[in-house]
Amino acid sequence: MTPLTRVLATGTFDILHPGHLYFLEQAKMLGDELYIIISRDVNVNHKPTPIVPEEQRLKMVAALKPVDFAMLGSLTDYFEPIAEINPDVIVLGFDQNFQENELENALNQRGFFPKIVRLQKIEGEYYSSRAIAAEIAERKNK
Ligand SMILES: Cc1cc2nc3c(=O)[nH]c(=O)nc-3n(C[C@H](O)[C@H](O)[C@H](O)COP(=O)(O)O)c2cc1C
Ligand SMILES: Nc1ncnc2c1ncn2[C@@H]1O[C@H](COP(=O)(O)OP(=O)(O)OP(=O)(O)O)[C@@H](O)[C@H]1O
Repeated sequence: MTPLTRVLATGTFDILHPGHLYFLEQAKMLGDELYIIISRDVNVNHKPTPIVPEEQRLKMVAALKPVDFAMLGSLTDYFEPIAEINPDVIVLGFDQNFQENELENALNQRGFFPKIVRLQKIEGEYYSSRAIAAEIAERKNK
């Protein structure tokens, strides 16, 4: 029997939109099982703190069709969930701030050899959590 290909995607997934769905659908097409690591609230330092708490972000992402398994990430060690999942493929979103070669080297040093795949962006009105939040704030002031 051929082993199943495990794909891992990560992200904050604060306010869900069709860009997230497209990201997850692209990821799922690269293998058989799609695993998701949800960023912990305290680790989201590259943009405003998520509006939706981590447990709720996890619940919503876990319910999406392409997703087979979703879990909260580690608070301290990003390689801990990777050891648990042991992915064959790790996807990076179009704007995820990781260099493919740096991530690959860091993984290789720890004994993990997944393929790293950078995914595409889909354009659409408010296909961004921050754009939705900004529009809500804007309308409140009108
Ligand atoms: C391979 C990998 C593993 C990650 N593991 C964790 C983790 O265990 N805990 C966590 O809080 N964030 C983790 N992250 C970070 C994010 O989930 C997320 O990709 C990053 O914060 C960028 O978020 P964005 O979706 O806002 O672009 C990981 C990212 C990558 C690429
Ligand atoms: N329009 C989109 N097209 C393709 N992928 C997307 C799109 N929007 C988000 N993603 C991907 O979904 C993953 C999780 O996204 P994230 O939680 O950062 O949402 P976001 O809408 O990009 O947030 P923000 O607007 O705060 O930057 C990331 O890897 C990101 O690249």
